[in-house]
Amino acid sequence: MSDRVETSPARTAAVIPAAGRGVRLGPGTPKALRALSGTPMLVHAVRAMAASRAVSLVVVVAPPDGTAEVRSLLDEFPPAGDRTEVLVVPGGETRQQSVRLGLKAVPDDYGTVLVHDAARPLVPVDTVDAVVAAVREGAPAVVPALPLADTVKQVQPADGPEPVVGTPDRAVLRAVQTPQGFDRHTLLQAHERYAHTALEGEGATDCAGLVERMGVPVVVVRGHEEAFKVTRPLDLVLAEAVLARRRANDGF
Ligand SMILES: Nc1ccn([C@@H]2O[C@H](COP(=O)(O)OP(=O)(O)OP(=O)(O)O)[C@@H](O)[C@H]2O)c(=O)n1
Ligand SMILES: C[C@](O)(CO)[C@H](O)COP(=O)(O)O
Repeated sequence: MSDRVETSPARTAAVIPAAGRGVRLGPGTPKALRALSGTPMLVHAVRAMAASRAVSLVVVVAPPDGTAEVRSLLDEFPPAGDRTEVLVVPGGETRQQSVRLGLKAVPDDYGTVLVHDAARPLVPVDTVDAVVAAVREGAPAVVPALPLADTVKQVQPADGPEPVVGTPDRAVLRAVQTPQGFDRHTLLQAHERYAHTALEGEGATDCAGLVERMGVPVVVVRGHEEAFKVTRPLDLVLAEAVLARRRANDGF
């Protein structure tokens, strides 16, 4: 009898990299643990993944020195219902390394893996489901993204005024969000093949970037304005405003 585990594309896990410090947000608690309307950002992100009926496992990648704290936090604020198991593993130096460590904790029978930033706590469930559906329909890699509001310039980086070297056609550019969704085997292969790039400073800023390097097609589905990344202090103001609007809408 074979002990090979059957992989099912329908089994979907979400890896949440949450091991960053949040330098651009300013000094204080690690970003994923900062409160939004009294609840840690990471808890919002776990709930956002668990809101999808497709997701039955969430792997949280915690700051290496904060794994026990994150575990007890998630025990204190579990996702609603008992449909979703939550694991916590220690992260690495870069986002890419953290995702790779999280991916290792996903059991072999999960065929679909989402990777979602803890720093995007307010992504609506419809966006999560749209990504999962596209993977289940056969796309090996799916990213949610939005058209750009601003014109973009390519520059020669400098300390003073930076010379502009080009203006890409905005119509063909998209601002990429998470969760990004993958056929698990494709994502594992990409992270194993390019593990060294994270150490050598040539890592990718998103998982889809690694899949692209392998020559595997990546497709875009429409993202959502509320899936924005909390990066700078003003993003906290926007996040609180979105939560206040949701509370007001729930009141009606
Ligand atoms: N070593 C790292 C670095 C980042 N992340 C996670 O990757 C996501 C996106 O990263 P970003 O917004 O850049 O977060 P930080 O790295 O914390 O931000 P900063 O660059 O401002 O320090 C976040 O959920 C962050 O916790 C991670 O798990 N491990
Ligand atoms: C994955 C990501 O959120 C997609 O936009 C983004 O690339 C993360 O970048 P960061 O520099 O780690 O915030």
